[in-house]
Amino acid sequence: MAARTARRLTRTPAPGGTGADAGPERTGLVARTRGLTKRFGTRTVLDGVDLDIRRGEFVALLGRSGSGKSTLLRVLAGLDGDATGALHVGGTVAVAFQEPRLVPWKRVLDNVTLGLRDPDPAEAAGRALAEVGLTGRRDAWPLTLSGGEAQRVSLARALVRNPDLLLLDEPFSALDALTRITVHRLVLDLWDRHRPGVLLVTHDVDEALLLADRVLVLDGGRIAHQSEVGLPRPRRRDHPGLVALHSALLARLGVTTEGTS
Ligand SMILES: Nc1ncnc2c1ncn2[C@@H]1O[C@H](COP(=O)(O)OP(=O)(O)OP(=O)(O)O)[C@@H](O)[C@H]1O
Repeated sequence: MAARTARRLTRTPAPGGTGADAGPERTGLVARTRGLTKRFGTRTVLDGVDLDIRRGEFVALLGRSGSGKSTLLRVLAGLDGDATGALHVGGTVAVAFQEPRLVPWKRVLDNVTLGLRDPDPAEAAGRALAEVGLTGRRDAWPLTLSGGEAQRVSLARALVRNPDLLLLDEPFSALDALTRITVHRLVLDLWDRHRPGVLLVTHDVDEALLLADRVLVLDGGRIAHQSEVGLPRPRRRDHPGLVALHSALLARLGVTTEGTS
């Protein structure tokens, strides 16, 4: 498991321990942070975040706008090294963002193989595109894709790296409602087949509850709350257990639903 932090790095115990002292690999963790802190100038955005994500676990991260969700994801992705505390990430990490970030002058297949170290990148990319249902669009230019197709290419690009940790930064928020349902199903299906640890940043409490095993709320620079969603998938929004969790999470986010319907 690689340790990434810039200053004042502390490391979790080396692999090989037991019980509470066990190293991350021994406990199936793909990411662990302890006391992760990130400042922008004098402003502390992350203030001692302790987070564990296990292989095969789907975690959603909620929080008010500006609470630091994307910042945390960027630090985990290694895109922002200027944080302090301890960070251990095991294996390969892949990220998909709200906007698909495809290279417009490269065809779909070449976008998926971009930077890929694989003996046969085209073959691996072809398989990933088949998994997201886009075999027929492999030679298309990004600008000719619909929003949903572009986001599926972005997922294929993440998937082809066979990630141990998949970081999703609001990848569904720009999609229309129907496409979003389709892409939700696709992501659950891909997750079920490949079993990476997933961290999904979202504003959408419903989305978090439909997809995740565990829903976290980031507030005041820390994980202020977490709910386990112990319900089988596919889940229905109107399941009484989800309705109760939904209200509890909205309350944690400072939203009252009284007087609305
Ligand atoms: N590069 C930067 N320089 C200065 N401040 C930044 C930078 N990036 C983020 N911030 C600040 O850090 C805070 C957290 O930003 P972040 O994007 O992580 O929040 P978020 O919870 O993802 O927000 P949203 O839900 O609105 O996307 C915000 O106040 C933001 O203005």
